[in-house]
Amino acid sequence: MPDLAVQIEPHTETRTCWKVGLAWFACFRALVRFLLDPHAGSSVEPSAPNRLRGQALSKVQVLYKNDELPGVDIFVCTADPTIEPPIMVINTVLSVMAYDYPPEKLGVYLSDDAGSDLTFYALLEASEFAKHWIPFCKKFDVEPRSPAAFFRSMSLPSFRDADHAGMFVTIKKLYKDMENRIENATRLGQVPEEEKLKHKGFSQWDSYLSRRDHDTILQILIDGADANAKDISGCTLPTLVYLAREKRPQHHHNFKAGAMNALIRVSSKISNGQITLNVDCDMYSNNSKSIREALCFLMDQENGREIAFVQFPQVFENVTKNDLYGSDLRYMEVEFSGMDGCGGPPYTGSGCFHRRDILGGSEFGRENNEIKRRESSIHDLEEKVKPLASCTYEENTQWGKEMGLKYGCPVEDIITGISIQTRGWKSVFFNPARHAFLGVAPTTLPQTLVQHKRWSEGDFQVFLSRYSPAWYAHNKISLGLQLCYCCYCLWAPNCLPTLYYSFVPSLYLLRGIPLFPQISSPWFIPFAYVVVAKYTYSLAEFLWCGGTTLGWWNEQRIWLYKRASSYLYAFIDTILLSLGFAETAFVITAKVADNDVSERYEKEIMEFGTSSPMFTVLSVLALVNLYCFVGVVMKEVVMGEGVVKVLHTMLVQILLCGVLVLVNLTLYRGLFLRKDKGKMPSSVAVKSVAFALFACTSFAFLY
Ligand SMILES: O=c1ccn([C@@H]2O[C@H](COP(=O)(O)OP(=O)(O)O[C@H]3O[C@H](CO)[C@@H](O)[C@H](O)[C@H]3O)[C@@H](O)[C@H]2O)c(=O)[nH]1
Ligand SMILES: [Mn+2]
Repeated sequence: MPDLAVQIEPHTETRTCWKVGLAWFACFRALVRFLLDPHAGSSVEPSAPNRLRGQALSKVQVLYKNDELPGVDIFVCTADPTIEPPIMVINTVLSVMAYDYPPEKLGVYLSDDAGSDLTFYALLEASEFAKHWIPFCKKFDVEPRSPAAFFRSMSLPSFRDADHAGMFVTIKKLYKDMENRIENATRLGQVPEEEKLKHKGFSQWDSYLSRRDHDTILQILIDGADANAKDISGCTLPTLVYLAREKRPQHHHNFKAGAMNALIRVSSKISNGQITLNVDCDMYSNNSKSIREALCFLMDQENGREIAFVQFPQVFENVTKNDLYGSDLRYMEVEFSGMDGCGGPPYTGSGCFHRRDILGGSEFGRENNEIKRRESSIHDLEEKVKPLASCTYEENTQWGKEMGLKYGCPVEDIITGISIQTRGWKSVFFNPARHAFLGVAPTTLPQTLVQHKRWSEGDFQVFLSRYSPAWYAHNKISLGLQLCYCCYCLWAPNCLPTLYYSFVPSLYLLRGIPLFPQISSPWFIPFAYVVVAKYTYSLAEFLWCGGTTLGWWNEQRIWLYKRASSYLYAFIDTILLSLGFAETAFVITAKVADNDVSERYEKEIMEFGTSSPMFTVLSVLALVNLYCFVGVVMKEVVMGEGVVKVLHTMLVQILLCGVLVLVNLTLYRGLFLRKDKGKMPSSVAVKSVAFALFACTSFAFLY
């Protein structure tokens, strides 16, 4: 078995030409394969570094016995008990505790950036429930292993035998009782006093002032190395740890990156698994075999030593049929498979397996493989480990710079991933037929736009950072991969051409000034070609990936909205940030919604609701195009020179303006026709009507 604890540096010599060629070829091949087989990306033997796939799977199962498998530490992050409800968090925790993997090799760590005793209470309940749940899962081969998801999927249960049926009823009752207790506490906003008396861990909240001001709270709820930590069938339980790192108002906590770095250090002293897995608290494990699958790459005897991380795609469970907000990230399936062929996909946070050595830096990686801690009691161990999660621990160290996840960027994952790849490591994108993780996508337009603002802002910062894929990465990663990264990293400045094309041609149309070649001109052909080819390809790709035509249309709308608002704000904020006028922020995406919001989401009715300034931009854009379109129809067609002449000279502009009007029908409805709570607020309507009128009249008459 390869000794994974030793820092393995793969070939870092500069890439020779043929390697670049090969990478390009691989990328091209991935594309061709994809064209030939729409599900190339989702089968077990797909495109790229893929000699590994399939054959490797059997290797781990055959070659490595359980006691030879590496330790795996799983990091679950949560940050707010209101928008990330404790019951959801522990379902994710339970799903990863129940992996089909030797439990003595598993450590599960929950980082709670809210330092909430409600989340702690829920985890405490989960640690008891796990004693029943894990043996149940293993005995009956349960999938998925998130209890909530499993019971949802078993609405019409079928059983093997009476024993199975009986156990099912018992375990369901246990779960429902636990769920009630947790949800009651969450509703009340506090843990019942009698529950608090039952566990000494709650005393750690005595000195708690607020979520931004408290000591480190660390509790080893299950110690896997303790002979008494057994489930009801007598098997060992995985280690389970609750951590709320120290927070002080005067210390920046660096969001998820800070949480992950604290987890890396704390876990290194408790279970010190050689492999780490990070999941967001909403991304439960949907496949109990995923660890073994990821290890097929990392432990592959031929190529495994080059691989730093294995990224699974982010798939969302709550996406509706026509995916109103384009949440499905379909591009991941195609584009990440292509990047896989160019050296590996980016690290995109949740659903990524890493070698600990690479994340933790050598100091923390090399230290020890074996858990050597039996000399001290659990309490002593906790006290010894706590300082690693303190605010001051990282002062004057390389943490957040050369060690761990990088700070200062709202997409800590992308920047950390590219820095790993520029050191010569490869990564793997693995998209098995059964999804490894399922999460929750935003259910309203404002949330979608805010999430994309964070992503595009972060990506643009990566572009401008010292790890820029354009400059720094040159000659360190393949050219193909460099270009792929740039596509994402330049999302934010993409707002400029988008805004230009959605305002200027329409305003000129109103004035009767053509901006594009006439139909009869040979220069019309390239424009027509680009438009037809691009949209035909994009529709075909969308349908191949399992989308619907209406879904594709919805994606065009959200494409426009993201570029005209999220990316614009991200672009401005990045510039302000680099001039020192702004601070990095991380707005956490809500994972729950009110009943009527959820109902509209199910019915695919667009949810506006708040008076976000982003909406003013979008409404002005929609209204300007409506005025221009109506204006040109009235002026030229009804009263003026007639349809044929106008179409001949200004077809492209009319089409562009017309499509913008069509794509915005949903928004006009939200502005003027809807009465429900999810409509566009009247203040936005008034403001945008005034702005749009002003823009059109001043352009039409004054300019
Ligand atoms: O101060 C913070 C803020 C966030 N989180 C956690 O970070 C995760 C991701 O946050 P979320 O609001 O769900 O953001 P998303 O945009 O859905 O997350 C995607 O994008 C992030 C980078 O922006 C990655 O870190 C995530 O893994 C990836 O799923 C969640 O589990 C949060 O609890 C923290 O632990 N501390
Ligand atoms: Mn999320």
